[in-house]
Amino acid sequence: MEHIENITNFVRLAADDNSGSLPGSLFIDASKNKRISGYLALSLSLIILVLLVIPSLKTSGNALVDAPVIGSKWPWFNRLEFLRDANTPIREGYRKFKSGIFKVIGNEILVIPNKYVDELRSLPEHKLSSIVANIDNFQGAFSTIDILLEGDLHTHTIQTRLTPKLGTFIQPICKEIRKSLPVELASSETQWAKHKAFDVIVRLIARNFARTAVAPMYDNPEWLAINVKYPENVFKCVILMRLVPNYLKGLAAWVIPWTWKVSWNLRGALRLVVPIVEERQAALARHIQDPSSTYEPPNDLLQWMMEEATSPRDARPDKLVHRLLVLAMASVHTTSMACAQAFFDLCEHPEYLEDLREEILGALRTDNGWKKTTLTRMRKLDSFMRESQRLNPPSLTGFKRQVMEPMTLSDGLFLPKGVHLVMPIVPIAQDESVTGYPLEFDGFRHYRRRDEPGNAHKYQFATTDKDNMHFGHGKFSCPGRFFASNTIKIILAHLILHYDFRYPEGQGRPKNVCLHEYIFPDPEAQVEFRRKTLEDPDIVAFEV
Ligand code: HEM
Repeated sequence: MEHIENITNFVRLAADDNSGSLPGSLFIDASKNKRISGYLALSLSLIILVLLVIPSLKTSGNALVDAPVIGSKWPWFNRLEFLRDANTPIREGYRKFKSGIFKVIGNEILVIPNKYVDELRSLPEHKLSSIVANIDNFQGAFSTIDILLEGDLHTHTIQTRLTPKLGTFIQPICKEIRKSLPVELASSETQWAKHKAFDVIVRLIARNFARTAVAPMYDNPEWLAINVKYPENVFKCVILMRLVPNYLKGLAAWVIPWTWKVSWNLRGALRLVVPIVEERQAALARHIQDPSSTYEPPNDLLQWMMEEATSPRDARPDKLVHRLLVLAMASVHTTSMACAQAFFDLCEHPEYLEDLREEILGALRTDNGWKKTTLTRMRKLDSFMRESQRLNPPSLTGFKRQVMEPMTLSDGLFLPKGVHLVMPIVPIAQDESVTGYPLEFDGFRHYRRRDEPGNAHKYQFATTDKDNMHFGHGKFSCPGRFFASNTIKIILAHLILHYDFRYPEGQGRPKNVCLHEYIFPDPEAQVEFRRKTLEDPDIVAFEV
């Protein structure tokens, strides 16, 4: 009540101040009052108009490319519409200009066809940048992703240290999943019980990533929570910030809570992990002083990045920890989304389960347990995952790039500096001329294609080509896709072997949640699980 009274007093005093001739009274000259309101309304309308018009007057980058625009040219309305439904303009543009170029959200996004991918995919970063485009997409400075501009230590480390060692991670991931599943699905041990499938999967994957990132922290609940929350907060920040015109973003960052949350997560990670970096640096220094002392460097992403860092800045403990979080952002939710989509497809198509179970058991029997080769033997499961991603991918557009030097493509298309381009990867993957009966879920279609002569190594979940760019394609394609593929296979295989699952009565495959070009599996969707009662003795033997 007190503050209402204060406001009333304030209004009264302000009126006193303005009324001039009638001090102490709220009843000021009505015509003057009307005039003031008129001026105020006019100024406000002018300000709004200027704010809306400025972005459409841009005279650089995409604005210099002559291409048809899908939707209205007013960026802000378009941005809002794109947030709600990006599918319609992207598909409409593809339908009308399949092998040509078009723009969406006014001048903001230039969509180009995949006929250019071969001449663009190997260009160096200083000519065509994936990092600058991704920082722009992820609202760099406001989501703390701009550390990527400082170098590619994290990508280099995944390529040179994680991927070659993937085989050694299979047993630890399996152990982790076997330990976590009964905890996550505790109520399903004896009877059918409902769980939010996405939540379960995110926690399994985050735990796995948290351990791969900093081995001694694998069961630290705070570190685990940061690995889940940081990517979520970054996405929320990105989704809102994208609506705000560039010149207002700095201001908006103060009022959008997720920009603060992202910073809190980062601070939390620094508090937890910087002391570990310092301990490791001290242990190495002791070993250099006394080479006879025992020194066993841990096997995790943090240690590898410490060893691979070539500049003092990259080697700084705070920078290393920040990069680990960016990796959590790149890996935890992307992998969880793909895994959840494939799992929803398994629930929707139980007719595949018997075949998949046979294949998984066959692979385990051949290898006498979980080995590096066991996962490559699961070709039907791999095909199922690829088909699931083809129909329910994480993003409508891909191959997001920023032109850093003006260039002319082979057919004469000129791309000035500053162009932000993407490719319409979903319409391409779902085009009849690329994939027969494109909207039908055919879980083993890629398996059958791989059986054709010369195709054994093509059409896998983690292989990219110009028609399948959900992991990008070329020089900057996702370096973590092999790790993601292994993790998803291990989780799905364990679910298939140990659980029965189904949608609750009357419920089918949940609808995706689409925001901007991003496509998320429904995080609220529930699935019923029940632990299988009859354990196959073979499986039990393989899982000691
Ligand atoms: C199903 C899961 C995943 C999907 C769908 C995915 C997708 C992508 C895509 C589309 C890109 C951009 C490629 C381009 O611009 O052409 C990318 C880049 C990247 N991804 Fe993944 N990713 C996944 C999992 C992972 C995992 C598990 C890791 C880490 C272990 C990872 C690390 C990265 C990194 C570091 C980059 C940046 C590469 C660069 O700029 O050179 N990703 N990912």
